[in-house]
Amino acid sequence: MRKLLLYIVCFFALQVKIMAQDIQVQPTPRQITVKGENMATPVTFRLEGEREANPRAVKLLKTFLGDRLSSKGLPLYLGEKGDRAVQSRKRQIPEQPEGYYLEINPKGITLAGNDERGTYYAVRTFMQLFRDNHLPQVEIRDYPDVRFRGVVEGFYGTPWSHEARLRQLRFYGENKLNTYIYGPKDDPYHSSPNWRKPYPAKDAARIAELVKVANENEVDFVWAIHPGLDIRWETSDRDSLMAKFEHMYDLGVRSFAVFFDDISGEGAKADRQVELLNYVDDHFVRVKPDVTPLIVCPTEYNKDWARPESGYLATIGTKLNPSVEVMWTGDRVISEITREGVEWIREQIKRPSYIWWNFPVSDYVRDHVLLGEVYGNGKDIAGSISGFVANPMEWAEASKLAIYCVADYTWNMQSYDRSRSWHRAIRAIMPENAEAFTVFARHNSDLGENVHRFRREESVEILPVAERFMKGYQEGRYDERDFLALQEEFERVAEAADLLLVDNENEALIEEITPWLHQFKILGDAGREALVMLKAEERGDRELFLRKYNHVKALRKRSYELERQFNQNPYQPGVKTGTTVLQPLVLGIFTEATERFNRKNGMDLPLLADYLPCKLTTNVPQLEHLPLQVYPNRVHLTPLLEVVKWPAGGYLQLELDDLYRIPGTRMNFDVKGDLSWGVMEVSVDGENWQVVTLTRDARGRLNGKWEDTPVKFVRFTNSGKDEQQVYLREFYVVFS
Ligand SMILES: CC1=[NH+][C@H]2[C@@H](O1)O[C@H](CO)[C@@H](O)[C@@H]2O
Ligand SMILES: [Ca+2]
Repeated sequence: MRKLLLYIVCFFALQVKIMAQDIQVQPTPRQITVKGENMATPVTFRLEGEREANPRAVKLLKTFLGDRLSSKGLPLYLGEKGDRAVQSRKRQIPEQPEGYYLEINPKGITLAGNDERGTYYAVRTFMQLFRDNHLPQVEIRDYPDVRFRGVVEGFYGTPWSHEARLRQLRFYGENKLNTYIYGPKDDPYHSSPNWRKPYPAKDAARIAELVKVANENEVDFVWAIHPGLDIRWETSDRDSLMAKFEHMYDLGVRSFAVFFDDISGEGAKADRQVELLNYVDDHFVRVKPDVTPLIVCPTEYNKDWARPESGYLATIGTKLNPSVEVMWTGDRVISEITREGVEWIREQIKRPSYIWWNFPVSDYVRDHVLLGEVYGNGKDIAGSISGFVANPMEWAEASKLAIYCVADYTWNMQSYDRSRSWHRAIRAIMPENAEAFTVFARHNSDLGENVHRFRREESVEILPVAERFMKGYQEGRYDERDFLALQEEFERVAEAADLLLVDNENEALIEEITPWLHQFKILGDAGREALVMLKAEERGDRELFLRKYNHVKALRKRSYELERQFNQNPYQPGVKTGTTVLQPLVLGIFTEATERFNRKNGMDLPLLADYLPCKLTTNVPQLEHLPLQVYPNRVHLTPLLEVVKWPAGGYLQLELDDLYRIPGTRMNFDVKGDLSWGVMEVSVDGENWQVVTLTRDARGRLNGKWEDTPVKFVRFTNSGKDEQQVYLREFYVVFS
């Protein structure tokens, strides 16, 4: 008998478990208990508690239920701990901030928050559980791991549009993100030169609207100021900053941040920064009744840059008011956040850090879109951080993929599943063309070579097939199944591009990624045609081979044209797709097939020009992995967004692939002062150097040229005796 009973209990528990699994709520709740079979959705609901409950939650629920609301019907109890309507469930409600208790059963529904935001989140979860014809009988106890969760619009590049921001705020409401930090580097009223000035009327009205929509979605709209480029440590600038905060307060802003990142000189002094921050904290943030804790992004915002001898972090830790939140990007500018890392910084700043996670931001790899999974951050860091905000791409809609996953991760780290979250994000953003968007996102996730050396997985599924196939092809025998699998993948690439280009379920997203979709189509076509080339070469079918050879070269030319036409920015212009696996695969197949064809037919068909006729060597740490942009007759160094610490004797050297004259070279270090420490030299052999005369133009740029004997090497050296802190705004060499 006991055995039978045991079976029954296990069977039922298994059923419950299975049913709980197929209940999908974003972000993943802490605890879902299924209490029975699904129940028919009542025709009407009687709302209890609307006078006392969080008005935003009431509004959201009433809008959602619409005409299902009536004085008769299944009772729905809504409210926070302490409100009469949810009194009977008081003990069930979690104590954590933003926690909630949700219960659905045939006797009634309870949506009870530990605080007002918790009630709002209970409504959001209820909305996800709701089906027209049935409701699950569940009990949910839920609360977030991380206190402040969301996005910091803190990238360089075109700031998000007003409409994009409104869509973002609604997206955060749906995904239980509670923080949006406004800090676009290229907004002149956030940073220099106009941080001291109030916004013009039109912009002010937009900020006010953003604050309103943020509130409706239970999102703290944090307005950040970035004064460090030209701040003077006098009361006049302190008063300017206070006045600007008052101006923003009048627009409805109740959360504030001060960013001291990416600056050098006067503005970077810790004790001055702390003095200002404590003043603002004492005379503004803490005197206002309804302003949340001040947030600061320090100048030493990652471990790589932290210099114990500077005492910067020690000053922050010991002198900055304890209530001020301190942001941190991790061990490096762009890095995965680890338990060890957050515990280290917690020691330094004597408080939990407020993570500024630099992903999916792409302002240092602007020719890529980063649509891959969110992974690599510890699941055991919640105890040492107070916040976790993601810095996104300038492509707002495309950034939602990663933001959705960050919402899931920061709400419930232990149950976070990077792949499940990513697939759900795609279905949430592109429900109709989820399959096509999955194909596209799989092959647009890595960054390629970049100055921060931050990489992401890409084309994970097809990679082993591609590697095995190329190895087999070069060794003279490959598995036909691999050939077919690659053919199938390139077909799906081409299909996905076309389906997404005409998709109209999310036009704002399609508009952002259209350049990449055009490149993706070319990639799919080139891949299929390269495989036809391969077979034609094997069969000795010259005519077909030459046709496909010409087609692939034409596709490559089209691709270069797109690179020149779209996304022309001064940093990484152009449009890259599939750079880590598919592009090299197409190039590899094309090259191998053409070389075989040339050998067998005694011909010399040129290969695809994809080489870099230039090599960079340097002893300046921050320039070590600087990618180069190479054009037919110019080499550009990728400009850097951060301050470059250029040590005395530090040099940067370009080695060309042949001897060239240098009709022009230009450098812009954004330095107002003396530049005599910089010397440019050229050489034929890398041993004997001749100095190039540099002239400084009206915009402070250094220009030079070398028309004498052609040279192979160009180098620029800090020949002074002091470290120089400069911006690498522009550095290119024209050769002919
Ligand atoms: C804290 C911080 N400030 C900079 C830095 O991180 O790098 C990001 C990525 O380049 C950039 O977007 C941001 O403005
Ligand atoms: Ca209340």
